[in-house]
Amino acid sequence: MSLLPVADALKTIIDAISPTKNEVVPLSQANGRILAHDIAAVFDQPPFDGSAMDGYALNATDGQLGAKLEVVGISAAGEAFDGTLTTGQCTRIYTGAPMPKGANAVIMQEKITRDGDTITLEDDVAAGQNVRDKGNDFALGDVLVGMDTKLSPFHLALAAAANHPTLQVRKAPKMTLVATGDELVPPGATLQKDQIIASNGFGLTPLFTHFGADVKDGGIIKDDRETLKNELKRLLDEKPDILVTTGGASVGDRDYVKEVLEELGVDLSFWKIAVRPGKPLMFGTKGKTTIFGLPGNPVSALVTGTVFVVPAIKAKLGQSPQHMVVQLPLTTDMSSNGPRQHYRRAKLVTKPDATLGVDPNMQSDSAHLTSLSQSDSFVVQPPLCKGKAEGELVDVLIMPWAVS
Ligand SMILES: Nc1nc2c(c(=O)[nH]1)N[C@H]1C(S)=C(S)[C@@H](COP(=O)(O)OP(=O)(O)OC[C@H]3O[C@@H](n4cnc5c(N)ncnc54)[C@H](O)[C@@H]3O)O[C@H]1N2
Ligand code: MOO
Repeated sequence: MSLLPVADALKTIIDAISPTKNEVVPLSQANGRILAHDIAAVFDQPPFDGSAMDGYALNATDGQLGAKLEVVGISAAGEAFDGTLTTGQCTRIYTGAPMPKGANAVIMQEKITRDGDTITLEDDVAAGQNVRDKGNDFALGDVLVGMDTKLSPFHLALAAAANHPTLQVRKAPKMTLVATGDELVPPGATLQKDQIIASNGFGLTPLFTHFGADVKDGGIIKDDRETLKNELKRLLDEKPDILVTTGGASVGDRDYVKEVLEELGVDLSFWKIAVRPGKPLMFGTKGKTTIFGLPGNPVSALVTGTVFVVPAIKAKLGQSPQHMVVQLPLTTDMSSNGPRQHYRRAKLVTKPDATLGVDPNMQSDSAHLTSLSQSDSFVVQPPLCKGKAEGELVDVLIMPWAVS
C-alpha cells in the first residue's frame, strides 16, 4: 500500500477543521490569545498637542538663541495652563502636559538659563520642536490591532492605552491526550521489569498548550481491547475538539487503537503517512471531534504532534496552519533520504560570520529522545532526496523555543 504524502495528509486535516467560537477575556488573560475582531481607536492619542520634554513652552517666532522670555505659568500633566501665550511669553511645561494656547514648541530645560521669572534661550527653537501632535500615536477610527493577530505584550499595552479593558479572543480548543500501553507507568513510579515511563504526554501537552490548546490529561489506558474501547468511548462522549491517542497505532497484535476507533464510529480518513518518523499516524473525525492516533515511539509522537496536530490547533484558532519554515545552509553534510519525508532532528547554529546555519543530527531512531532534546528545529528532507553537502540550502522547520 502506498503511503499518503505529507502535503495530502495536511490538506485532509485542515479541510476537516472548523474554527472555535469566541469568548471575552480581560486584558490580563489575553497574552498569546488570538484576537477575534479588529481593535479600533475610540479617541485620539495623545488627546491633545503635548510636550515630549520637561522644559518651557513657547512660540517659535520667539525662539532665537539669546532671546529672553517671561515665564507666565506652568503646564503639568493633568493640569493644563489655561491662558494664551503672547509675544515674549513662555510657560514651564512637563513631559506629557498639554501645550498652552499660543505655544508651538518646547525647549528642553537643559538649553536655557533661568533668572527669577525670565529665561534666556541657549539655542534656536523650531516650530513643532519637542511637541507630540494630537493623534500622533493613533487617531479615532484607526485599526490598532487586526483580527486574527496572536496577541503579544506589545499589542496588550496598546489595547490598554486605547481603553479596551476586555477583548474578544478565540476559545482555546479543548483537547484530550491519552496514552495507551500495558508497559506504561507515570514518572516517579518504581519501575518493574518490562515497564516504561509514559513520557510522551510531558512533551505533547506543553507543545499543544504553547499553540493555544486547553489540554486535559486522559491518563494511560491498558492494551486490553474492551478497556480501550470503554475508555475511548467515555473520552469521545465528552466531545473534546481534538482527541489525541499515542501508541498502539501500528500493526502488532495488541495495536487495537485503529479498530476500536472505527467500532466507536470514528470516520478514519487516513492511516499511514509517508513521514519519518511517524508512519502509522491515523486521523479521523466523529461529530465535532477531530481524532489523531499518534505512534507510541517518543520521537514519532512528538514529530507527528508538531507536523500534523499543531496545524490543526492553529486552524481551530482561525490561524494559518503553516509551520515556520525557512531556508538555511547546512553546517555539515547530510545523507540521502528514502521514500518518506524526513523530519531530521537539527539545531540552529550561529556561524562565525554571525549568520544562521543548521546542523542536522544523524540519529534517526524514533525512540531516541536524547537527540530530540538536543534539537530546536527539523530539516525537512523531501522523499528520495539525494544527500546534500555542507553549505547547501535546506528547508528548516523552526520550533518556537529555538528563537527565545
Ligand atoms: N511490522 C511492523 N512493525 C512496525 C511498523 C510496521 O510498519 N510494521 N511500524 C513501526 C513504526 S514506523 C512505528 S512509529 C511504531 C509505532 O508503533 P505503535 O504506535 O503501535 O507504538 P507502541 O507499540 O505502542 O509503542 C512503541 C514504543 O513506544 C513506547 N511508548 C508508547 N507510548 C509511550 C508513551 N506514552 N511514552 C513513552 N513511550 C511510549 C512503547 O513502550 C514502545 O517502546 O511501530 C513500528 N512497528
Ligand atoms: O514511523 Mo516510525 O516513527 O519510523 O518509527
